[in-house]
Amino acid sequence: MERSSAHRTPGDPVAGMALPVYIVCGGTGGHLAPGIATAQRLIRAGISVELVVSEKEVDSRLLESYPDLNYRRVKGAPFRLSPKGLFLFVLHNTRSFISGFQYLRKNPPAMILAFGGFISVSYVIAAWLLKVPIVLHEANRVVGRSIRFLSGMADTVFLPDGVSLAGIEARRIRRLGMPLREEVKHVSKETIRREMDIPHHAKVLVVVGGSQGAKALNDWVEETHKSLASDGIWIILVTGPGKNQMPELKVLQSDMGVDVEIRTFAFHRSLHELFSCADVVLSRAGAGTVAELVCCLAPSILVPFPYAADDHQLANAQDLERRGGCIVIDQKNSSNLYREVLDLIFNDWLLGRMRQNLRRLNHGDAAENLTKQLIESYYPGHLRATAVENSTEAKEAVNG
Ligand SMILES: CC(=O)N[C@H]1[C@@H](OP(=O)(O)OP(=O)(O)OC[C@H]2O[C@@H](n3ccc(=O)[nH]c3=O)[C@H](O)[C@@H]2O)O[C@H](CO)[C@@H](O)[C@@H]1O
Repeated sequence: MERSSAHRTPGDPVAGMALPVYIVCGGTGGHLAPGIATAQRLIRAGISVELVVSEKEVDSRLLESYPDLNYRRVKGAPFRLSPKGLFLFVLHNTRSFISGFQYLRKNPPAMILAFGGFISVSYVIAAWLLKVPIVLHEANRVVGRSIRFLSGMADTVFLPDGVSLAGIEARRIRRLGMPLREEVKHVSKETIRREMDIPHHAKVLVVVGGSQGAKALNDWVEETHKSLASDGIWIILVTGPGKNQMPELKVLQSDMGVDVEIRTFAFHRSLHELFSCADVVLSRAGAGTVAELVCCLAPSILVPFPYAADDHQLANAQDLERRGGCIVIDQKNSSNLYREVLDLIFNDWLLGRMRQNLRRLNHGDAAENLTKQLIESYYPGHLRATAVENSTEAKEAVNG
């Protein structure tokens, strides 16, 4: 990994202590989840980590499952062109820049790793001024504004295969997929359905709108669930915090007189279990969700968020569709959604082909790979040996 000569050797122990890594990753589940994933692996390798997250509810919800992780919250605001939006952007980001600068100067890390989003900006600029090495990670098929803006300050920018970033020397770009949290794994459908008390022969549709929910998908379920239930389709809906309109459990009868359940969650701690139990997932196309669908071998219908910056969700979804892992529907055509769901969920041959394609897309553990590269670059000498050794031992312990 590139490192500017002005930087000190970052992982060198100070008074016998290894410097920590700061991971700036809050604001959405799509930024926070890969931050947690990388933190899990670094901690396992004996390196201390502090996450920098936002004050948003979605960050709190996701972090509830990781009580042992250290994190500090910062206030931030996304860039908006309205006078109020611009005012809040400048106010909050200036404040978090000042507090970030003071904090980084007092507690220097070995390096700072940022996953993009508005809270990255203040901390990365502060790190750059203090000559702290900077590593950026972009998971979407179109590079986000923050990463584009900050990339000139970074030693290394990790991008998905085939995604380009203008104005950056090729030697500073590395290729990597989305780091997934340790527990995010494909679980056998039989096992998970037994645990969730869902009959093994039932057709199950899981609907999820990303970490903050999607009103359009929630409304679609509200309008369509009775027809889907008549067709014998179970629904598990994850609405997003504060967006639940449906009761937690609704039991209806199919046309064949069989009980069919519609289960609703505001937020779910183990989406990988829902993805593993689904016949079809209907979802937005955030980079994290797409990577988790691939990992869980879950065929999906993706309805990209139409207002995502530079239509990056459409690019994420189309990339998976080209590889035969999903079907993409434009939200403008959502009147076709019911028919598309029926056509896919009862087509066992196509579902099988999609699962085969998804299996082929599952290669390597991006979180392990990222951690290995960070350790090699920023924790030299004996510390690197210890870290890699710890990582191997811990992995062996996990794998039994
Ligand atoms: C509206 C918007 O701009 N969304 C962006 C945001 O998506 P968003 O925050 O929705 O993120 P993703 O779809 O990438 O990932 C969601 C993450 O949250 C987790 N999760 C979600 C719901 C839940 O109930 N429980 C839970 O744990 C998922 O397991 C996953 O790890 O960041 C992504 C990654 O940069 C972008 O691609 C998306 O375009």
